[in-house]
Amino acid sequence: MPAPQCATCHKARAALRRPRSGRALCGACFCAAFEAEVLHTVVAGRLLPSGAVVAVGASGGKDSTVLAPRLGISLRLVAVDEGIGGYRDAALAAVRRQAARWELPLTVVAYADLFGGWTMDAVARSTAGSGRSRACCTFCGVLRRRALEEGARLVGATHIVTGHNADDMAETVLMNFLRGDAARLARGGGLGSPGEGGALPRCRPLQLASQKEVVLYAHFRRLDYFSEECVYAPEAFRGHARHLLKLLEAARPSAVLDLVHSAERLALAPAARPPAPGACSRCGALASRALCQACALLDGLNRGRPRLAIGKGRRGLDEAGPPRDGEPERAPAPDAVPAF
Ligand SMILES: Nc1ncnc2c1ncn2[C@@H]1O[C@H](COP(=O)(O)OP(=O)(O)OP(=O)(O)O)[C@@H](O)[C@H]1O
Repeated sequence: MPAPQCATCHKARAALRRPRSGRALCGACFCAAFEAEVLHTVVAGRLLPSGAVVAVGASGGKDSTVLAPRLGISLRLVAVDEGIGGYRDAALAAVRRQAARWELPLTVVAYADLFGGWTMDAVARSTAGSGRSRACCTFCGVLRRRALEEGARLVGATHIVTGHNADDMAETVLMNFLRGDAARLARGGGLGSPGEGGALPRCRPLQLASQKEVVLYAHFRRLDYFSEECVYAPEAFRGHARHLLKLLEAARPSAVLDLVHSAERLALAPAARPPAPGACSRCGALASRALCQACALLDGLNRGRPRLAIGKGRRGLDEAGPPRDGEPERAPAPDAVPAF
């Protein structure tokens, strides 16, 4: 059977059916609609004021690749080199190609330089003894967030933008539900964070775009991106949430966006609200304990006791807990599981 006509231009043959709306569109009309929707998210959500200097977290992956050239404002690419052998070097090569193609300035910041020589491979070796290789993602999420902030400041950015898409966000919501983390669920639904405690404001313009559509868009625009999974990802709890989400989505196609929106609508009972954050005694970042998440993790590593900060025998950080880049900063409360 021939493909139907595009429901927008009524000229070309449809090349895809949009997963959410079911509309059959040609590649050009789909790309135009996708771009308009992302722009609408930015404008309607007032995510980026005019005059903003924006640091885009550039991982080389599909989301940040789709995002970067679409924003049309003063952009700087900031890539974080976590020091993951066999993974990040190839991703950074993709980021360098993108920067050259779009003629955007690129700054690479490395964990090793920022965190006293610690790379993720070294962290993995240090935490392996604990028998919890899943802890890698805890460290990486917290440190990457800090590194992106440092990189953004280095390039004079006023705002940070990351490429988290709707699937990323729904996975996080699901993980928070699975952990019963009401506090993080209640604070995590917005499209960004305003930059509490002196941190730069962050936002996620692709938060309402499904992963499928991001991939389709990258395909039709022939974008060059890096698509391999991090070598430490197979151990991560996020993988279970992703699997569960796929099952849910098969039964209910709106499951991803429903979860994203559910996080926006949750209200937190006063008794469940986290304590007001203070400042980290070491670096001044937002913290509910004496040390912020990043300083606490580095402290544990430097003392040869990485599990101190991820909490054996008490509820500290767990691998699914810390915010990924672009997610709102949550001050780590004592004995609380940071999430979202
Ligand atoms: N190494 C990095 N350097 C800079 N930004 C990063 C890095 N890793 C992740 N980010 C930011 O966080 C977002 C979500 O991270 P995630 O781990 O899902 O990335 P990814 O799967 O490697 O790539 P993408 O999300 O771009 O497809 C990215 O879109 C990017 O904006």
